[in-house]
Amino acid sequence: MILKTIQQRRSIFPAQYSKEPVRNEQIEQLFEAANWAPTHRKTEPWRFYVVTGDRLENLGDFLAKTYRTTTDKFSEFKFEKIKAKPQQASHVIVICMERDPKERVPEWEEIAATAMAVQNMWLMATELKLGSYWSSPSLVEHMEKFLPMKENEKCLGLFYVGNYDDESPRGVRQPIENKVTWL
Ligand SMILES: Cc1cc2nc3c(=O)[nH]c(=O)nc-3n(C[C@H](O)[C@H](O)[C@H](O)COP(=O)(O)O)c2cc1C
Repeated sequence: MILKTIQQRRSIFPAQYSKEPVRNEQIEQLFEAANWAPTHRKTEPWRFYVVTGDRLENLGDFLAKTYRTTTDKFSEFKFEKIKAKPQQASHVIVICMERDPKERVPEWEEIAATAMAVQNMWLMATELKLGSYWSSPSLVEHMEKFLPMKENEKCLGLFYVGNYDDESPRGVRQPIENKVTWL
């Protein structure tokens, strides 16, 4: 049942992943799911860059260096944490949105469609019993220095993926009744 998968989907963080790499075919399954997100005027704005293997160390170095040069409150502890994190994952999928060149829909709709693509990936990861989560540090504003991004692309975060051997932790939500008004 889809509701069960939706309820079991959790943010599982890189420190919780096992060392076993995720197979690239599984990552491709995530993308297949992502690609079926709804999209106004069929702009299909989601773009993904896959970082894995040796490149994970490069990503950690880049993020840590960017942190050092952009923060006004430097902490050595945080620097080391940022640097080490990508290598705790099997794959890091950089989430980008490519703006329709003709701007036929508002930007928020392109971001919404990309977020729906990410939700599809996240649900697929849940079914495949992979750990994953969407991380959105402000550092991603600088990703064009790390990736061959186009000018009309915007980075919306990093989707960390790894094998996770434990049960999905229980989630917590406020009751839906508090958020719905029937007229
Ligand atoms: C757009 C978006 C950005 C997020 N960015 C972060 C983040 O930067 N750091 C973080 O710890 N979690 C981040 N999360 C994950 C949320 O913290 C998480 O979804 C929330 O705590 C609910 O937990 P659950 O995903 O296990 O249900 C993000 C989630 C979304 C949808």
